[in-house]
Amino acid sequence: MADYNLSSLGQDLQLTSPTTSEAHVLVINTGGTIGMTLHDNVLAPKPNAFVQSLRKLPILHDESYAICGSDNTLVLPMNKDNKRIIYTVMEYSPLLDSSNMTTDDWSQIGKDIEKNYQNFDGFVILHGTDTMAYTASALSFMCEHLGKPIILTGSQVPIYQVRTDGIDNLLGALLIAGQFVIPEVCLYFHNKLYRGNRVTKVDNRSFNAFSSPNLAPLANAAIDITINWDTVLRANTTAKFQVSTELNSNVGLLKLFPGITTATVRAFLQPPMQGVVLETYGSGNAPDNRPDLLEELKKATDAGVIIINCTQCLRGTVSMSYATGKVLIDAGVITGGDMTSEAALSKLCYVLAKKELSLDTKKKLMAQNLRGELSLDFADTKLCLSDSRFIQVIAQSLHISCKEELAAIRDALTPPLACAAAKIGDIEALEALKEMGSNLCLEDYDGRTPLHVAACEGHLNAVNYLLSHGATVYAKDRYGDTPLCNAVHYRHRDIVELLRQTRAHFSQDRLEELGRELCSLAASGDLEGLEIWSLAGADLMKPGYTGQTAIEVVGIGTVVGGYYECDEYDDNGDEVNKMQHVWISVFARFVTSSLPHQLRHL
Ligand SMILES: NC(=O)C[C@H](N)C(=O)O
Repeated sequence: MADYNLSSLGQDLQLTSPTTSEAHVLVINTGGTIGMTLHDNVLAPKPNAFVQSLRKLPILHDESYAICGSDNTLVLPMNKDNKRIIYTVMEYSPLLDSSNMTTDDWSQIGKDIEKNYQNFDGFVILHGTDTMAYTASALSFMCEHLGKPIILTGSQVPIYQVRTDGIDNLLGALLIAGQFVIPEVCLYFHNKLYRGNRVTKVDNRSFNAFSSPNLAPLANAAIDITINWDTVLRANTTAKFQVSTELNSNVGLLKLFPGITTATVRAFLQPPMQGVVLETYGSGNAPDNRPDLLEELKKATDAGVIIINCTQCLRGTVSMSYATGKVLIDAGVITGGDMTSEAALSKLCYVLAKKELSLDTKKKLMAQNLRGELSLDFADTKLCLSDSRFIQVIAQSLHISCKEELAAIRDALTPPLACAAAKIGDIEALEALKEMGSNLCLEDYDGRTPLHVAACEGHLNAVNYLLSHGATVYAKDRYGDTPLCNAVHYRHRDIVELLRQTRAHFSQDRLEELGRELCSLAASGDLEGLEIWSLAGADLMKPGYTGQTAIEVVGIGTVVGGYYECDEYDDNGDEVNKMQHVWISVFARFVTSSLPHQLRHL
């Protein structure tokens, strides 16, 4: 179990140089081969050595770049897009071989992500490969309304050895977590980024240890990193990010084999068992000539045990093509479609822990696609790009015939079209673009997304629509501005409120600037401005470049023995009192929690 103290870390993390080309990633090191050394001829985790060894690797740390922060903060060399990825490593104690992990460790990782969510652009979890697919699956369910990338990685050979795959894996995970807003729990290994709840470990000798048999990778890292944006999930919600760290451990995994005895099945299904993944043959089949065995399954489902049918095959889905499959439905078993056993098991842990839900709702959730872990039937596929008359006409005039070129045209055309629709708050036009299969998160040539534009223009409905259709609040344009910065700048209070609901916040690389802006608003007595910045989550006690806070700049008060005393800085006493009154109300409303005790009573 981790005992890392984050309070010191949280402070230090804000101290990096304020340029718009920095991204901040938190690396949580849970253990695994990547940080192991040989003891008595076997590999075991080596504590307190990982960061020092990263420091010595120029590819993973650029000593010439000045960063402030904790001793565990490092920086990657500048990448092709002139971006610096600054990362802070939090090491768990003890470090674990992932075979030793339990659901408590999943909860701990979830808690640490939640605690630090605001301070980082992305998260990398270093983890052993043996149970990485389970942890990745579990985190994908636990992280509700996720808006930032969480990437698990590790290695097959320790980072301390010459032929390690750890450097490439860590570097790739950091680059993706720091550069792309992929709001999913992913697993990065051997140049591929996978959806975390779709993978399974398939090889313990090759560097290519994982497979995602039923879903193509989300990204490929070759000369360039290519993201398959059509597959990437979107939050599609205005709800706040939260981590559900309660997990139910009364779950099990039962693999059928020819001749399995009824006694084994009965023993397995005894209380306190509440959820079981039944690994069946082929397309979800079990012996239909074994009434004894089917009877045990039926008794358990009648007693409220949720049993999910997952295939033992690596690829394919559970379908009711055979009589041997249908008998399981009759026994109350729920079809698991193309879910991996790892995903189904951790989904049970997550769903069964939701005490407020009825058994029926829990069963329904298990059959539903919650985080992209399950392919639904494709019968109701939406109108796709090739159905769009507009794109077709353009494609014809450009003599475009293949699917890839068509997709490239769509991706080039839709950002400016969507931004234009957002500019006038035209939701119908946004809807039409969405229907064409367009991704409403794509950026224009200045890195601006439709959400930036709608936030600038104050179109609340358009902002709401975009947030409900996959737009990310964490997109940064070429100036480093997020939609929240834009809404604050143009003083659209309602939009700031809506964006804050989704947990949008100022990014770490703007904090220094923020202090300056607050001081200048204070200097000009712009209370409305201060109020909207505060509403957007700005800390009004943040000092500007002179080291003064907004309060000190305006020079209206000092705390003396428990009351607020006004300094006379104006000839007109009334003015000062009025000013003091407004200031007090602003500060009482927005900063009481961070003010000294005496001030809270004003
Ligand atoms: N490659 C690895 O990381 C395997 C190791 N036993 C672990 O899962 O922690």
